[in-house]
Amino acid sequence: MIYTCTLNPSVDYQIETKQLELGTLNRVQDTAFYPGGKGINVSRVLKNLGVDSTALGFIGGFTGTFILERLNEEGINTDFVIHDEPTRINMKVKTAKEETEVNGSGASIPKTYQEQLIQKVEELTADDYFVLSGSLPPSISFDFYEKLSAMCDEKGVSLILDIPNRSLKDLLSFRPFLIKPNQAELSEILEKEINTKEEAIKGAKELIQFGARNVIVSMGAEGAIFVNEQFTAKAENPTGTLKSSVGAGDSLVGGFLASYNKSNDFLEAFQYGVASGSATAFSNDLCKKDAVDQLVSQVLIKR
Ligand SMILES: Nc1ncnc2c1ncn2[C@@H]1O[C@H](COP(=O)(O)OP(=O)(O)OP(=O)(O)O)[C@@H](O)[C@H]1O
Ligand SMILES: O=P(O)(O)OC[C@@]1(O)O[C@H](CO)[C@@H](O)[C@@H]1O
Repeated sequence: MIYTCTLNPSVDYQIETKQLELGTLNRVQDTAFYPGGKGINVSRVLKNLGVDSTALGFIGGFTGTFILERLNEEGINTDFVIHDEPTRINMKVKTAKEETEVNGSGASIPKTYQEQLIQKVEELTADDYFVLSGSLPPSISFDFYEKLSAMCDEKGVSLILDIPNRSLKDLLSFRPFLIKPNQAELSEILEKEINTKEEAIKGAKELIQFGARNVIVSMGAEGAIFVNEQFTAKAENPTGTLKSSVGAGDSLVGGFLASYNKSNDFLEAFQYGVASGSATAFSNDLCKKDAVDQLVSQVLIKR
């Protein structure tokens, strides 16, 4: 079974407006609410691609109820720890020119609830994948990532890490099956500029030396690279019209896992993951299977 874990979920409030001007009243053209947070997005993408998963993490309040109801409607298994404070709301503003995001910091999670999540992860076995994605809420420290990663390592659970944290390097000794920093995150982790695919490949190889088993660096409109001990590959995106890139990285992870689960083939999974990322960038919500299947042959992979 694939488990996703979102420690800091969100309701994503997506706004489309002609322009966004600070210090004045802006009226919007279009709005939508989505259950958000990186692990939750991975579960939603997996479901869209026909693969079941269970979404774990913390949710609470009226926003938590919204997330739970939407995931239930979509037929996604959930096993959240439910707390009292409302889950945060993240604003995603799209104008004709650019995308702007305003993410909340997150709810406060008491220690007893943190312990309840640990108990759920205790149940995982070596047949499972555990996708630990997204930021930490303010009341939880980096040790929590360490604790969950160590548990996966001990039990032989395949750990996938997509955390926007410069200390990701400190988790690589737990031998994650896959990590997926984006270009900016890779720069931060390695404390050097990453501008090209060649530089990203070099950087990813350093992360393999630290213990990561497979590394994908997502590079937005420029595509992505894949590195493991056996080979490296570059991917170019298919062409299309950008609608909203929110969740494109999570879609890459979801698409990769959906394909790898069936084929055990890294290159095929990488190609399908990139097609999923692009299909999300070309739609308002997360990618749907038809769109991914249409794009996959247009993703150019070079080993
Ligand atoms: N403008 C775009 N056109 C085509 N494909 C895109 C575009 N933006 C993203 N993608 C695809 O989606 C993948 C992931 O995107 P990106 O690198 O922006 O992830 P991210 O920064 O982790 O995003 P998020 O945090 O919103 O999930 C890219 O590697 C690419 O394949
Ligand atoms: O604040 P974090 O946890 O880093 O990211 C949260 C978030 O921006 O990531 C997802 C897209 O990847 C959105 O659904 C969500 O709002």
